[in-house]
Amino acid sequence: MIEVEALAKRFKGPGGRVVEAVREVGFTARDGRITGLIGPNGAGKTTTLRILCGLMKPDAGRATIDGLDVVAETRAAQARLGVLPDNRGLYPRLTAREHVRYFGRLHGLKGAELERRIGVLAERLGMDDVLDRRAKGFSKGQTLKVALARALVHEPPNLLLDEPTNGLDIASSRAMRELIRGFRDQGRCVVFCSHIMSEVAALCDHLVVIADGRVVAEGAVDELRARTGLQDLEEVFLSLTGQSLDAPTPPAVAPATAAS
Ligand SMILES: Nc1ncnc2c1ncn2[C@@H]1O[C@H](COP(=O)(O)OP(=O)(O)OP(=O)(O)O)[C@@H](O)[C@H]1O
Repeated sequence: MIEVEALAKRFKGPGGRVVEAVREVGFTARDGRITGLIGPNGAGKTTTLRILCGLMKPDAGRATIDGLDVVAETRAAQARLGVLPDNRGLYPRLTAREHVRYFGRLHGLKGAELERRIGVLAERLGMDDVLDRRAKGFSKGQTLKVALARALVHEPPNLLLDEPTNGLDIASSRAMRELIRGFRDQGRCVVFCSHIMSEVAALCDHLVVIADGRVVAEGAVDELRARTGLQDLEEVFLSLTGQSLDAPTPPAVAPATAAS
């Protein structure tokens, strides 16, 4: 379970300007549930995820992974967390196998048990064909599979998945959604970020909507529909985040000038 309380984080922006990336974010992501963290660009989602991963300290507030404080007990909290970051972050010179092995070792795995886990993940994720290829030149799908295997190698009970279908084709996106449901059905706590509302509606049991560094709404998809009186989740999202429901008018097209 992931618990976040009154998190805040500021950055110094260009010219010394202070950016309040996260002002007050609090939510609980329970086990056996897919929690969607959604919000417009710049809302503070990635900053929140970075704090949960132990990559960044909050200025205020607290976050725990299975009760372990991400600041005071970073290593122990990280041991219970698997992270698929938005930039995927593969090293071009390492093979897929070396990536997964390296992360396994960071988590204290070794020997036959580590190799067995790599084999199981390669088979489950369908990456046998790239296992011993260097990551340079991998397609988006291949990159994603390696990044996911790396996140799963230590069998973490909590998962943070940032845009897990970004760049995938239709069949691979479907397979990924099935995989994510499988994680939930195994009782894991899954936190999922996406800008694709159809995917959010199809996957998430619970939504946390962030705008301008604050949680502006929280609940099941149907609860948020009922609260806004809107059916379409894109419209629900725009309404909750205070964005316009009207499509912008396209600029007028200049009439073709007659040839002189
Ligand atoms: N290291 C940093 N230095 C300065 N400003 C930052 C830094 N990281 C994030 N920000 C700012 O904090 C705000 C929140 O950014 P964040 O990346 O958390 O948003 P997000 O919700 O993940 O957005 P997106 O959906 O576009 O990925 C933005 O205004 C961003 O420019």
